[in-house]
Amino acid sequence: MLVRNKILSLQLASLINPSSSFLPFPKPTLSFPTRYLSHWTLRNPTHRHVSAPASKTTQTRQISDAARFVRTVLFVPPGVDPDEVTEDMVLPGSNIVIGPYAGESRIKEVEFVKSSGKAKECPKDHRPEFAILGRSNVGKSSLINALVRKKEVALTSKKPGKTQLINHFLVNKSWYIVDLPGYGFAKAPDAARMDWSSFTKGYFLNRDTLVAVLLLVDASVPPQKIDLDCANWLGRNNIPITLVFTKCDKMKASKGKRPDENIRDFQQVIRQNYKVHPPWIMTSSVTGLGRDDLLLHMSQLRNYWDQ
Ligand SMILES: Nc1nc2c(ncn2[C@@H]2O[C@H](COP(=O)(O)OP(=O)(O)OP(=O)(O)O)[C@@H](O)[C@H]2O)c(=O)[nH]1
Ligand SMILES: [Mg+2]
Repeated sequence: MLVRNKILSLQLASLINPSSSFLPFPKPTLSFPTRYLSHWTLRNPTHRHVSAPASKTTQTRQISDAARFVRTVLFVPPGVDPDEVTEDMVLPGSNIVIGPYAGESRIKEVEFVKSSGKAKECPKDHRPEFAILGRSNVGKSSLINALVRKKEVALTSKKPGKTQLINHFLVNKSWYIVDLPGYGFAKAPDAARMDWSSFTKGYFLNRDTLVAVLLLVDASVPPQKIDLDCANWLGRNNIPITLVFTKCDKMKASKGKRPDENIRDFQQVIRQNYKVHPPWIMTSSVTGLGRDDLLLHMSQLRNYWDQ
């Protein structure tokens, strides 16, 4: 639980971006909305209150309005003074500030370790892990393949419901990527449906080595209730998330909105439940957009967890 709390405090700052014209959000101004004044927590009275990570200097003086704003719209990691955040510290296509814990992020080797039917059966070697979660067909397996740059590591399929077990992949012999079954099998055959609530929820609630959940959200479609419900459930259960928007290459909006518009709509709904938004990043497994940046972000979460 200690570990979980430590990582939670890592997530205290974020939302709505900032810094580049590529991004769907305007630059923050120094006049900030008062609703952003509290720490990262769901707008739910039962949610445990968590304090923001503070450097020595910020502990001993009142933080400035600008710093407070930076804390609430950006993901400001430990070791970074919100007063000293500059534009070049924010990863492109994201709200993530890179701090001193970011380090070696290259994937040199990856091996499939095992598939588990229950949380109890997962590897017990206490290495840190990132779970890849999202709606069926959102691109979980494709993202894993893109991260590790191997087509065959995680199976991809046009058929929803392909991944039905908890799959552990060991990276650089030191940390895990975990491919999980998708939720929301709207088009899946009955045989592919499963009780996601008892199966995957058990994993989240019992896995002490979970550094963060990468919650994948398809940016090529409008916000889906099931994704918002999932983000809220994870938040209520103090499980740190990074929102990874997938399929951002689908920029041609023949029908509906563009990915950047869908992302903005998603964030607007999320903001109604989170006082401060979780870290988020735009990706594409087709073009490689966001790949290296996401790995760098994962390295800073992992290194902080490891220390
Ligand atoms: N254009 C585009 N297509 C993608 C991207 N990522 C995944 N896809 C496609 O989306 C489909 C589903 O991808 P998967 O990676 O198998 O999805 P999944 O989330 O692992 O699916 P389940 O295991 O069934 O839950 C495949 O046809 C992929 O080629 C992306 O970034 N861009
Ligand atoms: Mg899959």
